[in-house]
Amino acid sequence: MTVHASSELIDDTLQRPEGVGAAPARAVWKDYLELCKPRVVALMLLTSVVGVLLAPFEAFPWTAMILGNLGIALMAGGAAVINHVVDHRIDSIMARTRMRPVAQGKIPVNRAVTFAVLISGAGFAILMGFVNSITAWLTFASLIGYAVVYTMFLKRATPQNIVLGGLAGAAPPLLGWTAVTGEVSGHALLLVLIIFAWTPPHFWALAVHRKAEYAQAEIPMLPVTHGDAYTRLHILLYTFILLAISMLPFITGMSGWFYWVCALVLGGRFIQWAVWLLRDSKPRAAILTFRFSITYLMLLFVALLMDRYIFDAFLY
Ligand code: HEM
Ligand SMILES: CC(C)=CCC/C(C)=C/CC/C(C)=C/COP(=O)(O)OP(=O)(O)O
Repeated sequence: MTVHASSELIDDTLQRPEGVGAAPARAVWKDYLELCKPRVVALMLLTSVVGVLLAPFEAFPWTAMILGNLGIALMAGGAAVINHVVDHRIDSIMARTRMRPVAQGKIPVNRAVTFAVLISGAGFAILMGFVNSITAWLTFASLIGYAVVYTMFLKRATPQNIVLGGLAGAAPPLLGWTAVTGEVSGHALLLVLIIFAWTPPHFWALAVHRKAEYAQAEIPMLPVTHGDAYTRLHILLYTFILLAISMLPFITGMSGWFYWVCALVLGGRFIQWAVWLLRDSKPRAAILTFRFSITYLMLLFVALLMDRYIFDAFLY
C-alpha cells in the first residue's frame, strides 16, 4: 500500500493544468474514488483490520473481517465525500485541494451528496444486517463526528479542531473490534487512544507546511492562530505523549516484546523528526514529518499484528 509517496495533493509542485478555468471536464469513476479519500481510508482500514484480528475469537471472524471492514470503509468514504461537499469553497482557495472534483465543479454538489448517501447507507445497512448494531451505530457516530462536528463546526471554530475531531478518525480499530465481539473493550480503546494522540503531530506538521494556504482560506489552524514555533513545540509534546501511550499495549499485556521494541524505535524516530522540525535543522522538515507520521502509524499497526500472529508463537 503506497500511502504517501504518490500524494500529488501534498506536493508543492502541483500546478493547475492548462485549460482549467474553462468548462469542467466530465467526471469519471476516478473522481468519485478521489472523493472518498482512498489513501486515508486505506490506512484506516488497516487499523480496523488490526482491531478485528486482535479481538478475542474462537472461529476466524470472516463476517467481521469482510463485511465489517466493507461497511466501515463505505461509511468512512461517505464521510469523506461529505467533507468535499461542505468544504468545496475553501478547497477551491487552497493550492493543495483546488483540483478536487467538487471544488472544480466536475462533480456537482447534488450528485456528490447522492453518492455520499448511497455509499454510507449501503455501509450502514451491511453493518446492521450482517455484523451488529453496536458497530453500525459507532461507525455512524464517527461519520457524524467527522462530516458534521469536525468539518462543519470545529474546523472553522477553533485551533483545537483536529484534536477533538481526531476522535472520529481514531475509531476504526474499535469498530473492527466490536464487529467481532459486539462490545467495547479497554484494549480496543487503547488502540483508539494511540491514533487520537497521533493525529495532532500528523496534521499540524502538514499545517505548518501549508500555513499560508490555511491563512488565505481563513481556517483557524494552530500555526495560523498561534504561530509556527508554538505549533512545532506542540507537535513535539504530542509526540512524547504518543510514545508513552504506544507503550500501553505492552504494559497491559495486550502485546509482547516485539511490539514494544517496534513502538520504541518508531516513536524515537518520530521524536527525532519533531526535534528537527522544532529546531528547523532539516530542509522540508514539516512535510517530511507529516509523511513520516503516516509511515509510523502503518508500521506500528503492522507491528501489533506481527507481534500477535508471528512472534507470539515463537517468543512468548
Ligand atoms: C481529524 C483527524 C485528521 C486530520 C485533520 C487529518 C488531516 C489530513 C490532511 C489535511 C491530509 C492531506 C490530505 C490531502 O492532501 O488530500 C491528510 C493525509 C493523510 N491522512 Fe490524515 N488526518 C486525520 C486523521 C487521519 C487518520 C485517522 C488517518 C488514518 C488512520 C489518516 C491518514 C492519512 C493518510 C494516509 C494521508 C495521506 C493521503 C494521501 O497521500 O493522499 N489521517 N490527513
Ligand atoms: C466512519 C469513519 C471511520 C469516519 C472517518 C472519516 C474520515 C475519512 C476521516 C479522515 C480524517 C481527515 C483526512 C481529515 C482531514 O480533513 P480536512 O477537511 O481537514 O482535510 P482536507 O483539507 O484535506 O479535506
